[in-house]
Amino acid sequence: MDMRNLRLAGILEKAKAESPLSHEDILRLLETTEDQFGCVAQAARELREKYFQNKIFLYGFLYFSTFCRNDCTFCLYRKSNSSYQRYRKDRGEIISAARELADSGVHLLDLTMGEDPLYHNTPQGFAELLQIVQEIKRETQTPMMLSPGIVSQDVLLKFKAAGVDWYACYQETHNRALYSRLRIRQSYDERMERKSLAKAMGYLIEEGILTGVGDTHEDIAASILTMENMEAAQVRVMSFVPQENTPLAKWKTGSHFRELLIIAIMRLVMPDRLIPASLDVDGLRGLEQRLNSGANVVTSIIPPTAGLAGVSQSSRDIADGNRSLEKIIPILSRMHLEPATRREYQTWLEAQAAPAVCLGKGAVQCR
Ligand SMILES: C[S@@+](CC[C@H](N)C(=O)[O-])C[C@H]1O[C@@H](n2cnc3c(N)ncnc32)[C@H](O)[C@@H]1O
Ligand SMILES: C[C@H](CCN)[C@@H](N)C(=O)O
Ligand code: SF4
Repeated sequence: MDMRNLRLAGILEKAKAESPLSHEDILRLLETTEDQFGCVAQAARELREKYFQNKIFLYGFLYFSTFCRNDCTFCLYRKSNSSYQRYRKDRGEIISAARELADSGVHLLDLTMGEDPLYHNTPQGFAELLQIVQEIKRETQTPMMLSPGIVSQDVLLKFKAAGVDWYACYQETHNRALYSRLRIRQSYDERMERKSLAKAMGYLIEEGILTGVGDTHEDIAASILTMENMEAAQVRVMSFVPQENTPLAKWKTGSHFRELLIIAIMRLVMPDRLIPASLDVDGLRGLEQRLNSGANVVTSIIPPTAGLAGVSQSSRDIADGNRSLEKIIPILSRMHLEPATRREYQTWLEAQAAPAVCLGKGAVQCR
């Protein structure tokens, strides 16, 4: 076995023994070629099994407003994209889609929006959304994630009190220069601070990065170690998918192998975290390879007839029902995987819940 493979084998043994991987170990793992990937993915699956057995969590995705005040260069829904036909679902549509997803058997409802000025710039905006969240919680008794972009401390406190479990707010990259080319005119520090504030309130945090968007191995290694240190309970990577009528429309992207490799490395570095296999990059046909890489959450499950969009694939596999449990579960079974029970997900959630730090000003609950 040549030196490169010897080094790789050593790192995988270290990961399987759950010894911390160094920055250099992660850089070496990022050099893994497709023909070497089998042993890396195998090690990742072994660690997933150690923490989650063969159980997979399933997340419903409800993108209820595609209006946004921001101009992220990678995003279809950026405010300057006047060619995209935006939508804003009303109370009834949001609640019925949430009910449909919950009835289909998902473990969590991920309520996502652009930074819609109607919500962000008017106090009644979030008050209305809070009532919707409270009704969904009452009706479905399903755990919830909120992906609203940057919201105030007051909004975070109110939604936590309403029973929202997660706050998702992806940094995309922890390289400040690259960040400023992606999330233009958005503060890097504010985005990081809002996540730690939410965590202090007792939210579970999801952190996410993009790959194939100008990131280097150094950038990815830095992000993985940052995600480990910030103790994000869920960590994701998505391949960048260029969008028409955006500044990065003509960006040259490669194969999505790098996403698979990063999923596996995240599992080796953070074996106990939730790691998504998003349907939103390669649709249903990309699910198996992401699960084979060590992911344990299927995300971006969207009901076919609710008129809801995806993010990086705004329409792929939605109307034909491919992003639904009846199509997902046979793939899991083929892989000797199975959906967790709702009780198993709830038990996992409760085992994570950190006590909220008293933030004064009527904090959520100070234990
Ligand atoms: C969840 S959605 C919208 C939520 C909220 N507006 C925000 O920006 O946090 C935003 C995320 O989707 C992902 N995303 C958006 N456009 C994408 C694209 N073209 N390719 C891959 N991922 C994309 C990015 O990681 C981004 O943080
Ligand atoms: C990026 C979205 C999630 C936002 N919290 C969704 N399309 C997904 O892939 O899970
Ligand atoms: S990623 Fe979010 S904040 Fe950025 S343009 Fe898209 S919807 Fe708006």
